[in-house]
Amino acid sequence: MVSCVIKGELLTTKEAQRRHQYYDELALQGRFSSALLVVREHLPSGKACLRLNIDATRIGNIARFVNHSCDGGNLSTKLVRSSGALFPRLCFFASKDIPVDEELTFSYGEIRKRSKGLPCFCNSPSCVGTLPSEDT
Ligand SMILES: C[S@@+](CC[C@H](N)C(=O)[O-])C[C@H]1O[C@@H](n2cnc3c(N)ncnc32)[C@H](O)[C@@H]1O
Repeated sequence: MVSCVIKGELLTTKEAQRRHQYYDELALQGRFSSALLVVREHLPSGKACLRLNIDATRIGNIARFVNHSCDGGNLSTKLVRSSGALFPRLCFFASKDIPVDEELTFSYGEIRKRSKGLPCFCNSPSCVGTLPSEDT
């Protein structure tokens, strides 16, 4: 079973929005790969109750290299709480048996609000052509 904590800078939402815009501009110019993740936790009612903005673009760990796959990939994410910790940690777990040498991937999310999103190259049969993104 793969398990790995996603590490990065914890940002305010305002700073995450600023960086999102900046990273998108750089990405559209080509050859820039950001790793800014917005994690939302929802109540059973569907209402969002927690938002974490984790930016592993400049400071992070190996988890920042996991790419997106439109078919959901072979990893799932879970928020893990430890006693005494202020925030939960986002962890990867294997969602199936993963053969040696298979790329590790997960779904960055379902939201595709921008008409001109970045192109997706996941090559899965269910690929929709653009990476998940949103105006956060
Ligand atoms: C968390 S990083 C993943 C690691 C990144 N590929 C790298 O080499 O640094 C996220 C960035 O990788 C790229 N990326 C991830 N999955 C992709 C996909 N399926 N198609 C195209 N680009 C992808 C995008 O630039 C995205 O902003």
